[in-house]
Amino acid sequence: MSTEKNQRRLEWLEKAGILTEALPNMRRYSGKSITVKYGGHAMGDATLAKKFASDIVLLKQVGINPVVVHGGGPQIGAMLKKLEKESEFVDGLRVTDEETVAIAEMVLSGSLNKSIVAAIQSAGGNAVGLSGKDGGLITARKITRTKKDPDSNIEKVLDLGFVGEPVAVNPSLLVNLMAAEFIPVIAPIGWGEDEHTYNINADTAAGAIASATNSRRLLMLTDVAGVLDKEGKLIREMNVSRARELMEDGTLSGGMIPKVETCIKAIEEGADAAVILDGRHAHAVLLEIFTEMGAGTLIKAG
Ligand SMILES: Nc1ncnc2c1ncn2[C@@H]1O[C@H](COP(=O)(O)OP(=O)(O)O)[C@@H](O)[C@H]1O
Ligand SMILES: CC(=O)N[C@@H](CCC(=O)OP(=O)(O)O)C(=O)O
Repeated sequence: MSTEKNQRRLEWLEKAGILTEALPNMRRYSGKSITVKYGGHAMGDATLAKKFASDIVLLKQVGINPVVVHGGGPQIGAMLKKLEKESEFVDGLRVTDEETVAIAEMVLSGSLNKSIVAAIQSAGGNAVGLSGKDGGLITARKITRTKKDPDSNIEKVLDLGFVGEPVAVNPSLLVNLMAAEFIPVIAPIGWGEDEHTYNINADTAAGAIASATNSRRLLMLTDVAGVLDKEGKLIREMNVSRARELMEDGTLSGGMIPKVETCIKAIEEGADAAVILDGRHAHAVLLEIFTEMGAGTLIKAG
């Protein structure tokens, strides 16, 4: 056989190998929902955004029901900067006053949500953009945080303003949309019983949506390799107790805290696994669902 033919044969075999690996996972997740959290940092690159949209469409085409929950922290930050407004973070959560919540809602459920919807439409899918306010999807309530004052050692309650957490998710709208072959794209904005709009961390919103839709998997796309240990080395896999240790010993900080907290909760509520995924890799979602070549940190029960 010529070298060229031999080379082609090897390529076919490799492709067939990938397909054989993918088929059992297609069967395993067929008819099930998978929640994908698309982080604001991961959205930055236009080529990757197109690949993300085509991955989501492909999941739908093979009979899986993807639900996209998106962030937009950097995009809210850019808008606040334009308006010369500062914002402060506590444990990865943006302290949100009345004006900031209006800006967050405008950015998240406005142009950002529609740009993801449009990308999915262009990739051949049928997407519907929603915020937690639509169809009573996410009812939120105000949260507070406590911090120990280093001088007095006394716990102080910090008011984060209109930062909310989901208290109830009504999945009926999502169930109907998925049954009608739509792909829901959700902005992390909630409505409170106190009739206030709440800014919800997108990781937390994704976790609540994942459990309300009985998602088999929760994928969190971000712009780092995954969870890094104290030496900065990627942790490829860990169980819930190790994840808790890393949170307690300070290895995790900032935006990684709500991410890992959400993964732990999703697993405790029945998901097979949750993954913090490197969204800088092309087709990160497909590779994670269908092959053994996932890029990131897999968190499992235990
Ligand atoms: N141990 C850790 N491993 C990886 N990232 C970490 C860790 N601790 C803190 N981080 C921070 O968490 C960030 C990811 O969270 P975030 O900025 O909220 O991303 P996203 O916009 O994708 O939700 C990383 O960019 C990194 O700065
Ligand atoms: C309360 C809170 O922090 N809300 C977030 C909502 C967006 C978000 O979480 O976006 P990423 O996933 O891109 O970080 C914020 O205002 O930035």
